[in-house]
Amino acid sequence: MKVLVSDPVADAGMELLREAGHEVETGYDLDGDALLEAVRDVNALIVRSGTEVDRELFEAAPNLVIVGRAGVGVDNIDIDAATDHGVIVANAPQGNIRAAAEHTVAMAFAVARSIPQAHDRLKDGEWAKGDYLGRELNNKTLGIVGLGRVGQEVAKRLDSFGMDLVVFDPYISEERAGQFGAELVDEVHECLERADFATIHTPLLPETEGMIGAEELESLGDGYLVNVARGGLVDEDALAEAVANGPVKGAALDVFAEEPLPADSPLLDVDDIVVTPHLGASTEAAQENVAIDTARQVLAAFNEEPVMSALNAPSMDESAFPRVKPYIDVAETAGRIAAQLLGERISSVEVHYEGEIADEEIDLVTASALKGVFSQLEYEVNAVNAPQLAEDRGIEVTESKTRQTEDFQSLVRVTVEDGDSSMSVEGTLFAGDDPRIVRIDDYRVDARPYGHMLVARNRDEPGVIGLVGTVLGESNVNIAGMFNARETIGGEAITVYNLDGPVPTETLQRLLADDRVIEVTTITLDEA
Ligand SMILES: NC(=O)C1=CN([C@@H]2O[C@H](COP(=O)(O)OP(=O)(O)OC[C@H]3O[C@@H](n4cnc5c(N)ncnc54)[C@H](O)[C@@H]3O)[C@@H](O)[C@H]2O)C=CC1
Ligand SMILES: O=C(O)C(=O)COP(=O)(O)O
Repeated sequence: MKVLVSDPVADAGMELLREAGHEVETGYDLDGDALLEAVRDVNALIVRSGTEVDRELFEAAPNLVIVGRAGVGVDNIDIDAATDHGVIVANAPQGNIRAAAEHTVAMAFAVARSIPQAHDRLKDGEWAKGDYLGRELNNKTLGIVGLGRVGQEVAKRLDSFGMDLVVFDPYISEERAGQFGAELVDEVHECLERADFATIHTPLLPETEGMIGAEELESLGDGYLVNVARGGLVDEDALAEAVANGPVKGAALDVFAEEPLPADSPLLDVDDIVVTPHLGASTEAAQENVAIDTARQVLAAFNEEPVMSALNAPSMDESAFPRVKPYIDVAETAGRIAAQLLGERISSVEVHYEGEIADEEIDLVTASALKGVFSQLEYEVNAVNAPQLAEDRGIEVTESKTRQTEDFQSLVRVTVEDGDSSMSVEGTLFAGDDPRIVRIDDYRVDARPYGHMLVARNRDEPGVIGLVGTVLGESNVNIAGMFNARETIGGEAITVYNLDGPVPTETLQRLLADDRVIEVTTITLDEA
C-alpha cells in the first residue's frame, strides 16, 4: 500500500509502516494541484494541522482508505466528505495532550510574568527589571472552557499550583468536574467573570467558532486569556482590541484562525499578547506518540481491522475483534443475498442477532450488513459510508438481539423490506469459521456463500432440478454444489446452486420459460 505523509511526522511512525512492507512518501510542501496529484494513487494520507483535507482531495484520491491525523484536532479535515467517499478518518487523541497541557501552563506563566517581553529586551542588552511586575497563579481562579482530555490535564497541573478551578463545559457532569476539584458553571460568562486566568480547550466546531468574542472578553475583564486549542474559537480583532485598550490584561496564544499567522495580524502589534507558532504538540514524546498511534490506525485499516480512534466508522475493542470478525463477513453476505433476492428498492433493513454474538459490540457487523445490502450500487460502498448512505436515502435501520438461539451458537439475520415485500437471509458459522446461509425467507437451507450462485424458486414437481441442470449444462455452466428445500410436498421449493461461472441472461430466460420455475436470481459473491 502507498502512504503519503503531508505534514512532518516522527520517523517512528513511518518506520512502523515501512516495516509492514508499505511504501511511505513524504511531501511536506504540497498544496493545491500538487497535493491533488500526489494523492491520486495513495491508500493512506497522514496529516497534522497543516494540510487542508477537503472534498476535492477525496474526489482526487479514489484509492484512499484512511486519513490519519497525527494529533487531536480534525477541523482541517472534511469528515462528511470522507464518509461520503467511504474513507476512514482517525486521529491520535491521547499522545499529545500532556504536551498541550504543559504548553498551556507555560503560556499562562509566560504572559503573567512577561517572560518573552523581558527576554527580548535583555537579549537587546536592556536590564528592564523595574518594568515588570507580574501576577502569580497561586490563589487565583482558573476558568476552564472545555474539560476534555487537555482541559483535564491542565486542571490537574494548575490545581497543584494553588488555583481554584471553575469549568464551563455543557457536555460533562458536575461529578466529573468535581473529580478535578473544579466547580461546573452553566454559562460561559460566569466562568469568565470568575476567572483571573481563562483557558480554552474545546474543539473547533460550527457551534464553538468565535465563542470568545467582545462580550465574553468583557466578562473576563482584567484577567488573562490562554488559547492552545484553536484560533477560530476567539475573535482575534476583538481580543487585540481588548488587550490593547482594556479590559483584558493579557493573552497567550498558540493557535490562530489563519496559520501561519499573517504578518499584518493585529495580534502581533499588542505587547501583552504572547504568541507561539502552534507548538502545543511539538515535543519529542508527543510527536513520537502520535506518529506511532497514527501508523497503527493506518495498519489496522489496511488489515481491515477495527480502527480504534476512527471518527466516522464503527470501532470495537481489539480483544473482541477475533470473535466478531467472521460474523462481519457473514452479515455482509446475508445482506448482499437478501438485497439481490428482493431486487427492489429498499425502505428498511433489520439486522437481528441471536446467541453468543448478541453479547458482542455489533456496530461493525451491522455496518457490514448494510454494506452488503448496498453492494449493487454503482459506487464503492463500505462499512464507513453504508450507515450514512442508509440515512441519506431515508432507509430505516434497526438492530435486535437475543441471547436465546434454537439451533446455532450464533446467528445473524438480515431482513430487507420495501412496502409489502420483504426478504430475510440468515447466516451462521459452522465449526467456528465456515460461513453458511441457513435460511432464505421461510426456507431452511444449507448453502455455502461464495462465487456465482443461483437461487431458484420453483414448484415442487418432479424434473425441475433436472431441467435446471440440463439448461445450465447446455450453457456450459458447471454446478459445483446445490441445496434444495421445500415448504410442503407439491408446494413451492427453493434451490440454491453454487456454480463455476456466471449464468448468461438468455439461460435465465430459458429457465423462466418453464412454468414450473417461478423465479431465478443470480448472486455474485467473493470466491471462497
Ligand atoms: N495547540 C496544540 O498543539 C494542540 C491543540 N489541541 C486542541 O485542543 C483542543 C482540546 O483537545 P482535547 O482536550 O483533546 O479534546 P476533547 O474532545 O477531549 O475535549 C473537548 C472538550 O470540549 C467540550 N466542549 C465541546 N463543546 C463545548 C462548548 N461549546 N463549550 C464548552 N465546552 C465544550 C467537550 O465536552 C469536551 O469535554 C482541541 O481543539 C484540539 O485540537 C490539542 C492538542 C494539541
Ligand atoms: O493535535 C492537535 O489538535 C494540534 O493542534 C496539534 O497540531 P499539530 O499536529 O502540531 O499540527
